[in-house]
Amino acid sequence: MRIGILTGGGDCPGLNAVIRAVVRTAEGRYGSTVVGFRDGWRGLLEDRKIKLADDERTDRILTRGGTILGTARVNPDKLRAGLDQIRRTLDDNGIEALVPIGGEGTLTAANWLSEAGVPVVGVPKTIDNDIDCTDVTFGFDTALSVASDAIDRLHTTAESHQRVMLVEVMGRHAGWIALGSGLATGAHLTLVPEVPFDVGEVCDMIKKRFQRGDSHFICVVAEGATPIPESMTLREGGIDEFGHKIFTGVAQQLGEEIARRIGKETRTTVLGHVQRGGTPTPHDRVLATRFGVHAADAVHRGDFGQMVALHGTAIELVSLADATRRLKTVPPERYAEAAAFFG
Ligand SMILES: Nc1ncnc2c1ncn2[C@@H]1O[C@H](COP(=O)(O)OP(=O)(O)OP(=O)(O)O)[C@@H](O)[C@H]1O
Ligand SMILES: O=P(O)(O)OC[C@H]1O[C@](O)(CO)[C@@H](O)[C@@H]1O
Ligand SMILES: [Mg+2]
Repeated sequence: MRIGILTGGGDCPGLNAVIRAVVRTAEGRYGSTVVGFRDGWRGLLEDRKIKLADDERTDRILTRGGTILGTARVNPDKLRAGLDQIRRTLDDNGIEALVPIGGEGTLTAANWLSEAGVPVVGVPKTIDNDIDCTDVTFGFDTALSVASDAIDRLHTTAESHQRVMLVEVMGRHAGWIALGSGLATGAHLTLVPEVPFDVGEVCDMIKKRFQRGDSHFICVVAEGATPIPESMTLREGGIDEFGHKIFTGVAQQLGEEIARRIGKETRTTVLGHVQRGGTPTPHDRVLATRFGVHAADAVHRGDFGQMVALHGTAIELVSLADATRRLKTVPPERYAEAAAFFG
């Protein structure tokens, strides 16, 4: 059979490992052919593709970050308006099944296509780890490791200067990277999108720590964290053409507010896309590879409308409809564990 594959949304370490595993399993185990569509859904709308083969070139992408197919965002309304074009591209290329690899947006689109009758098996990716119905997504371990390494380094310089350091990590709707890297590095406070913060309480915590004679304060801030409305107002950034909120730098603004209120010297580091770039950790290579093998197997069994997911140590299938119903955010009990180390 001929299988189409694409990567959508932000890139993520491990995407190439999935592509390699799908190609190798489909070709080696079933004698199938895999066609890669370029730049996410845009490649399907514009019929831009490359034929992938189980050769040395594909074999060597296992450790490479990013995606050899390219990725892009397309306004959801434009994508939905292009259903006929997508069907034409699939027909013209003889594609009998599609494997979209992406975050909640890409998988929502995959579910919509599946409901429209396109045979689809989804693969969840995201450094944010916010996709429901899977224990974890690949990319998260790499991002956690990059963020933790950076925060370890900030501890020593903050200590030397007795400074308050704020580190902004990714996490638009969910604070998994912040929570994990805060715990892993012994941060003195972690702020996540799920729990609005009170600037007064943050300032009191910092003051108490320095009054006790401690030398520095590290605060990990997820990019999507917000203050409770009565405590501080963040600058508005509006919405981008794809419907995503444009952030204006919560850590920098909080740092300025702390300096103004309690006169402590603050410095802010925004880790940004460095968390998403580069080679995936061994953990992410293994998970991405296993997802790819199971996605190819599911396609050949005809298990469509499903997404591969990690449950414990097993890779299983869950329906795309279930997986995209809600985001997996940090539950209060997990935040409470981290809070034991605040202050
Ligand atoms: N509700 C929707 N209906 C149809 N298509 C959608 C929908 N939401 C998203 N998409 C499509 O999926 C693409 C990718 O979504 P999005 O930009 O949210 O990235 P993602 O896959 O969620 O990855 P990331 O983790 O980087 O956000 C969008 O650009 C759009 O084309
Ligand atoms: O800058 P971009 O590519 O639009 O994406 C940024 C977003 O993508 C993510 O990394 C998820 O992939 C978010 O954490 C972040 O807000
Ligand atoms: Mg998204």
